Order: sequence, then structure tokens, then C-alpha cells
Amino acid sequence: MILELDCGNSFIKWRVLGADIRLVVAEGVVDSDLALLESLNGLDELTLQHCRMVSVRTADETAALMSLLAGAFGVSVACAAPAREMSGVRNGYDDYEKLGLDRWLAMLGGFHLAAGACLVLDFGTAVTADFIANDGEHLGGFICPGMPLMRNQLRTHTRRIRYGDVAAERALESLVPGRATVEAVERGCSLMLRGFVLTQLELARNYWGEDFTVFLTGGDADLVAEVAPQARVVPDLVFVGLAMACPLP
Ligand SMILES: Nc1ncnc2c1ncn2[C@@H]1O[C@H](COP(=O)(O)OP(=O)(O)O)[C@@H](O)[C@H]1O
Ligand SMILES: CC(C)(COP(=O)(O)O)[C@@H](O)C(=O)NCCC(=O)O
Ligand SMILES: [K+]
Repeated sequence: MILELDCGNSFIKWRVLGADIRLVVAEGVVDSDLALLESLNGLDELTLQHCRMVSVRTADETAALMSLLAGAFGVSVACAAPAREMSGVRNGYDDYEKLGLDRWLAMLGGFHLAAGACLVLDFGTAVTADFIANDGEHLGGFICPGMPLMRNQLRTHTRRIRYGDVAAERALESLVPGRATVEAVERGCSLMLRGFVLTQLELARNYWGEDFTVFLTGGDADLVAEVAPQARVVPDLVFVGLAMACPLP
């Protein structure tokens, strides 16, 4: 069995592949290293041969998780590393090591699945957009605050915007102008994300006409899927890239 981990700024996405590595036998989203251990320890018949991971956390945090996993399951962990070029994709950053590894893997996965020009949009703590041309050249991308950051900025930098998570979820059932703070904020931020998506689509059309594939990934991809009906929603896009960057030994 193989354990795969995508350590974002807010959550760790994990999944276990079976003896047939095309099959996901267990998966989850957790908010801490300890919660990850708990989830994994709760699985019966877990026998890990390999572990591969991508992390956008600090080197210290990543190393701590690696040694935790080595201690608990006796596996060594392969970590995705920056590259100037891989699987036909050329990293477009001036300093290629600075490009977020989750972005890089989602790009590898997207270009592989599209076999051509693609726009990769990731909705996590931050929102990212990356443009990969038909020849695999990464043209660059954009980073902006995601839903969790936008709502938390409003909550922490104003005095009267206060509401709970349950109300937030319900507020997004519609996008008509809000008649309560929670509706006004949640819908307002959701529309910001949708506007961002539309701008990215316009830019992609300027580059490539209609000849490109759009990928939506990240925990909040569903919030914007409606404005990009042509897009492929691929929640495990980072894992597609992870398998390419860290093939089994
Ligand atoms: N099952 C889930 N568990 C946790 N967060 C989720 C889940 N489904 C959707 N989300 C949303 O996804 C967002 C986090 O996305 P994610 O891609 O995990 O971020 P990051 O990679 O930055 O940690 C949060 O706004 C959260 O509300
Ligand atoms: C942009 C990100 C913060 C996104 O992280 P996430 O929202 O997935 O947790 C991450 O990819 C990152 O730290 N990137 C490094 C900076 C860059 O890509 O330019
Ligand atoms: K992510």
C-alpha cells in the first residue's frame, strides 16, 4: 500500500492506494499531524510499503511529519522537490525553486491529462492560477487570497463582522444580495472568486482561443464550478502530479 499526502497551508489531504495502485482504499482531509495519525491508525490492515508527499509548509514542519510517519509506520517518505523541467512541463518562474510545489504538481497533472494547453485553478487557503502552453511552457500564474483568508480578514479586521461556520455554509445556498452579515460576506467573497475565474478564462482565451483545458481543484473548487462549465473538476489533480514527480522505487 502507498500513502499519499498533500500538505497545504490549512489541511492535509491523504489517501492510501491499494495493492492495485489504481484503487484508492481510504482517503481523508485532516487539520493536523496528530489527526492524520489517528485516521491512519483507525484503518484496519494498513501495511504501508511507500509514502510520497508534497508540502508547502516549512522545512521544519515537513521534516517533523516525515519522522512521525517513519516512527509510526516504518516508511521512508519521498518528498516532491522543485524542478526546472519535468514530464514536458517547463517551470516558468525566474527562480524555479520558489514556485509552490502544490502548483507545480497540479500543473504536471493538468498538462498530462490535457495533453495540451491548460489553465490550472486551485482553490485552497490561497487561490492560484497557472498557464501552461501547448508546448509545456509555463507562462506564469497568479496568487490571491482564498475563501478562508478573505473571510478571516473581514472577521479579524472589522469589529462587527462575526458569525459561525454553520451559518456560513447555509449562506452560500444562494448568491442573491445578502440580507444578513453572514450572507453578505460569504456571497461577496464567493463572487470575488467567480470574478477571478472569469478573468483567468478571458486571459486563457486571449492566448489560445478556445483550444485549452481548464482544471479546477482545491477544497473550494465547487464554489466556482458554475461559472466555468467547460472546466474539469479534478479534486486529486495534485496527486496525479505527485505520482509523476515521485514514481515508485
Ligand atoms: N472535506 C473538507 N475538509 C476540509 N476542508 C474542506 C473540505 N471540503 C472543502 N473544504 C474547504 O476547502 C478549503 C481548503 O482547501 P484546501 O485545498 O484543503 O486548502 P490548503 O491546500 O490550502 O490546505 C477550506 O475553505 C474548506 O472550507
Ligand atoms: C500559493 C500557495 C500559498 C498556495 O498554497 P495553498 O493555498 O494550497 O495552501 C503555495 O503554493 C505557496 O506557498 N507557494 C509559494 C509561492 C509561489 O508559488 O510563488
Ligand atoms: K493545495
